[in-house]
Amino acid sequence: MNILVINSGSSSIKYQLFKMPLQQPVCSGLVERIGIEGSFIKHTVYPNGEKYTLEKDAFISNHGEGLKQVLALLSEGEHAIIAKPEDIVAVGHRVVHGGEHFAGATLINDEVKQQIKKLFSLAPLHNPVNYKCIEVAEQTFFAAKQVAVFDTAFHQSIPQQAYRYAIPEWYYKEHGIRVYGFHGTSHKYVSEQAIKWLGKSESKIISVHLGNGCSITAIKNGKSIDTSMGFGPLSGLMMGTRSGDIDPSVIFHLMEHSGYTLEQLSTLLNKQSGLLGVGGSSDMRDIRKLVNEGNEAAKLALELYAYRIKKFIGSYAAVLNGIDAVIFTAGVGENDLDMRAAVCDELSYLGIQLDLNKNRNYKSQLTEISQTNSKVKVLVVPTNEEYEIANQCFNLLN
Ligand SMILES: Nc1ncnc2c1ncn2[C@@H]1O[C@H](COP(=O)(O)OP(=O)(O)O)[C@@H](O)[C@H]1O
Ligand SMILES: CC(=O)OP(=O)(O)O
Ligand SMILES: [Mg+2]
Repeated sequence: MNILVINSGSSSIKYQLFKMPLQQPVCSGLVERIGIEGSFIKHTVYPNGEKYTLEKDAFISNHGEGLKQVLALLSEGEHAIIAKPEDIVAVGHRVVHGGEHFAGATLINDEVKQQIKKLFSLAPLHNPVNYKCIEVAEQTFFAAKQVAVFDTAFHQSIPQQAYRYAIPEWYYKEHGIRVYGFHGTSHKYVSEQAIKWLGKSESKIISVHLGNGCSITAIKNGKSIDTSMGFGPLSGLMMGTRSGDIDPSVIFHLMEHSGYTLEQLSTLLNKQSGLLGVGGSSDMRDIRKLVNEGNEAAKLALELYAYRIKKFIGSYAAVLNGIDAVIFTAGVGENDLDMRAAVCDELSYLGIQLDLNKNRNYKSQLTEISQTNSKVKVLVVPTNEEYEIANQCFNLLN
C-alpha cells in the first residue's frame, strides 16, 4: 500500500512516499525557500536499494505550484515511481491548526475541509497552504483516501492551568480562546525517539523545534504538558518571519497612534518580524552569511533568537521540576551547531553541559551532544513528521 505524505510548512513542502506496512520510503524530497529568492526542489528516489537524487533550482512562488512540480517528478521521466494516480492509496496531509475538534488522524471530507478553512485566520501562514495541498492532491489522486494529521493533536494533553489564558471563561467557551500548541507531530516523534534512547519509562524532556516556525514543548512521561505556541502559531520563540511573544500593548499602541489596520498588524507580526525583521532574512543560512560579513543587525537577530530559547528552557525546567533531556530538532536545530552551542552556553546551573566536539560532529541521526557527566542529556534528533504521519494514516485506514 503506497501512502504519500505531504508536509507543507510555512516556507517549505516536504514529502515522502512510503510502502506500508513495511514503513519503507520509496522516495522523499523537499521544496525549500518557497516565495523567496533561491527556491529549489530536491527529489530523491530509492530504486532497488540504490539512491538517485535530482536537484532543480527554479523560483517557486507558492505552495500549489511547488506541489504540482513535485507530483510531476513522481510520475514523469526515467525515474518515475508511479505509473498511474491510482497507485497511491492514501495521501497524508500535515494540517497545522485543528482547534479542539481533532485529537487524531482524520479522514478528510467536506466537513473537515470546512473546519480547516474556519481556522485560516488563526494560522494564516499554514492552514491556507495545507488546504491548497489537499485540493491539489484530491484532483491528482482522485481515487485515494485523503487523511489529515494535525499539529495541534499531541498538545491535547496540556492541562487547563497551562492551556487557559487569564481572561474571562466566556472567551474560552464561546470563542475557543485557549492554547492549542503546534509542531505536535514533530515533538511527539522526536520525544518518542528520545524516550527509547533514554530507556526510562518516566521522563522529563524539553523538545526544541527550530524550523522556519519555532516552538518548545515540555513533555512529561511522553505527554505534552506545556508549549510555547498558543492560540495560533505566532507566540513564544522568535521565528523566521514571526515575532514570537510580544506585549499586546504594542498592538494597541500601533492601532491608536499609527492607525494600523488588522491586516497590517497581522502582516507585521506574521511575515515581517523574527529573523527577517531584525536581521534582514528569514533564512538562518542567510543570517549566518550576513554575520560573517560583519552585519550588526544579523548578529543581534541571533542573540535575540538564542536568548528567547534559553529563557523558555529555564521556565520549562521549573514546570517539569527537572530535566532528563533537551532535544534539538528541525532545520535550524539539526543543522546550526553554533545556535545549539549559544543556547546551551551558561546553563550549567540546570545541569546542561554541552560537549563542543560532539556538537560539531553531529551527523543526521539521533546523537547525544552533551558531556558524559552532564546531568541533563542534550540530544539532536532529526525530526520525521512524514514518517509519523504515514504511520498514523496507515493505522487509521486499517
Ligand atoms: N545548514 C543549515 N545551517 C543553518 N540553518 C539551516 C541549515 N539548513 C536549514 N537551515 C534552516 O532551517 C530553517 C528551515 O527549517 P525547516 O524545518 O525546514 O522549516 P519549515 O518546515 O518550518 O518550513 C531555515 O531557517 C533554514 O535556514
Ligand atoms: C506551525 C509552524 O510554525 O510550522 P512551520 O514551522 O512548518 O512553519
Ligand atoms: Mg516544518
